[in-house]
Amino acid sequence: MRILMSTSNANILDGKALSDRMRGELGEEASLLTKKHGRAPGLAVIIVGNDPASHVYVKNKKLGCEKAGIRSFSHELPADTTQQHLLGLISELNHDPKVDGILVQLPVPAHINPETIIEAIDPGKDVDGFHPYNVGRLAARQPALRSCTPYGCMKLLAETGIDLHGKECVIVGASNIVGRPMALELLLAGATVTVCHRFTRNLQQHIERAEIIIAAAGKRGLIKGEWIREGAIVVDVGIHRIEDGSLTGDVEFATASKRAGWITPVPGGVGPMTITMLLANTIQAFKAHLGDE
Ligand SMILES: NC(=O)C1=CN([C@@H]2O[C@H](COP(=O)(O)OP(=O)(O)OC[C@H]3O[C@@H](n4cnc5c(N)ncnc54)[C@H](OP(=O)(O)O)[C@@H]3O)[C@@H](O)[C@H]2O)C=CC1
Ligand SMILES: Nc1nc(=O)c2c([nH]1)NC[C@@H]1CN(c3ccc(C(=O)N[C@@H](CCC(=O)O)C(=O)O)cc3)C=[N+]21
Ligand SMILES: [Mg+2]
Repeated sequence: MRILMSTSNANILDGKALSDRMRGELGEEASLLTKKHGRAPGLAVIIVGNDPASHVYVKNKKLGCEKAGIRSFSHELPADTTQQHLLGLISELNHDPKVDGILVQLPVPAHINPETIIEAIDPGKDVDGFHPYNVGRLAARQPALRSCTPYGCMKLLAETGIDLHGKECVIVGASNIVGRPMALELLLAGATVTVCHRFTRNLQQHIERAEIIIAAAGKRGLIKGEWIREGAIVVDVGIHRIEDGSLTGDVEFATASKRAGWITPVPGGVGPMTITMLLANTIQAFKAHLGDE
């Protein structure tokens, strides 16, 4: 029995499928709201510099918007754009009534301070959920606009039907955009949360007792399959482009999927959900701006 279980394959937590379903619903909502209010929800996307990977992400976001009936306004700025110029553009967009959401693609060039930029965005238009106001709202158990990647991970966890109360969750990674807001989401949902980072001693020991693992260290294959507790839920946020051009995550998928109860693939797991939650946040911000809630 034991052997049977340990050789069985995990259920795939399919972010692409959930994403397609949710985007269909969001598109219907956007279309109804557009008829009712005489304008479509609008998302402004700012990209500074010419990092090819960033341009691919931004293209996917714009495509996602179009398909869901959200207007997108793109601002492609040269790598030598000054911080002052960028702040000027954000101020304009903060006051533009056609714009419900503002996203500044990260990373920005080194001469621009990302914290200063994020803080300049009107928190009501901060559809990334990165502004300290929105992070604080989540910390205080009154979420407003929530960070897209952790929010998407919560939607994926809900798909498993599992009750999160009291679950032993281990997050690997403590960045402002993934690990930290993920910890706040899980805490809000009633889980017991451990956050591992660069100074964590014995990562393996933490992983081995986790019922839910969120891998977001940005280190390819950091989480070994043999560490996974039998039946655990594994959500892999990491994205790495490997030698043959394909994508892989922070978890050793082949071995982990033999032990996990559920596991997200890379690609087709968390990535598509991040964009879906951006669309959801833009519609949420639109409704708030129109007083339609
Ligand atoms: N699928 C999606 O939608 C998204 C995917 N990503 C991907 O997720 C990954 C993480 O992104 P992001 O949070 O921005 O990355 P960061 O590099 O900003 O943060 C990584 C975090 O992991 C910690 N860390 C690094 N090495 C280890 C280690 N060996 N053991 C434990 N902790 C470690 C770091 O610790 P410390 O703080 O001490 O430095 C840091 O807290 C990347 O692969 C990125 O490409 C990111 C955003 C969205
Ligand atoms: N202001 C800002 N907001 C972000 O949300 C943001 C950012 N900056 N900077 C970069 C990271 C990364 N990120 C991803 C989004 C979608 C996929 C995604 O759709 N991935 C697909 C694969 C896409 C491909 O084939 O390249 C998948 O995993 O299936 C991945 C990564 C958002 N980020
Ligand atoms: Mg980062």
